[in-house]
Amino acid sequence: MFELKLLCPEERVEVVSEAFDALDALSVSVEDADAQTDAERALFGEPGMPAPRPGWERSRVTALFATQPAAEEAARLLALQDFFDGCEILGVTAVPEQDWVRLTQSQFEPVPITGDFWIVPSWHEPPPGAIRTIRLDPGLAFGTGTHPTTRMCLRWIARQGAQAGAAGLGRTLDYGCGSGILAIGAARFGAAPIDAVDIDPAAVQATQDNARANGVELHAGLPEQAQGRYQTVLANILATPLKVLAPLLCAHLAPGGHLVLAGILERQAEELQEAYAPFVRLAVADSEDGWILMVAQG
Ligand SMILES: C[S@@+](CC[C@H](N)C(=O)[O-])C[C@H]1O[C@@H](n2cnc3c(N)ncnc32)[C@H](O)[C@@H]1O
Repeated sequence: MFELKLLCPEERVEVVSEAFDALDALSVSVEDADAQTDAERALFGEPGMPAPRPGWERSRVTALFATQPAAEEAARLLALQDFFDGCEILGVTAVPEQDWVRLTQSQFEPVPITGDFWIVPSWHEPPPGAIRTIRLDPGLAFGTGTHPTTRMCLRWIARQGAQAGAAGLGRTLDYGCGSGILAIGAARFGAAPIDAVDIDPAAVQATQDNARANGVELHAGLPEQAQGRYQTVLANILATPLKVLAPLLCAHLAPGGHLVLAGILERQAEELQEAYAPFVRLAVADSEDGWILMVAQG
């Protein structure tokens, strides 16, 4: 494949990008041509100052073409247009062949939660010693195990699951399930039955698909699907929604059950404790990279 690169003033970027579409470019990308130089300008405004103009002063526009003649013909045609005034062709270069699938896959390696509990992409063999695995590929919904908040929840599940033994984690609610990773992880430690809910229909679909791929039985749906009390309530969202959800999540917590909250920064611990104080006593149970896990018993 071949790349045609141009320099464009901000006001020409849209029309040039549309022209590339019309010239059958396979893709078009736009970058700040002054990035990492003294001429680079911030796009955000200072408080009290007028908002800056949208877009960069000068953009580097790159269009991808299947062949060198197609890229050179596009450059020739563009240079003839009135709207090309102020733009400059930087050249056509060959793009080295890459195995894009392999390159993307290499960025997602198996993730250990404990010594024998791993998240493993579908294209990998489970590492030796991985007794329990969650098979999961990156997709549209949050939750591949690369984020500390997800990992802390899974560590708690593994610890609690091991302690609970045959009793397992009991009836479990994964509130804000994303990819369904926590629900599937809980199933590996004996949680049943499991409800996994999310406000995002794409997350509900991802959870259903991932559960099926992992041979896990659960009920995925929108938040109204959460009904009654649960022995384990997991919610990895963010501090603000978690505060708003305090009465609802606590109403779903069975007496003696565990409430497990993540998506909270260290400095937000007290505000979460205050929001949940009318219902339960939250305590910090784990931390990683500035994020904390907070747990309470019903
Ligand atoms: C940080 S992701 C966590 C995904 C997964 N549970 C994990 O631990 O990796 C948060 C998820 O909560 C969902 N969410 C955000 N606000 C919500 C709400 N008020 N009710 C239900 N789900 C919500 C988002 O759509 C998103 O999928």
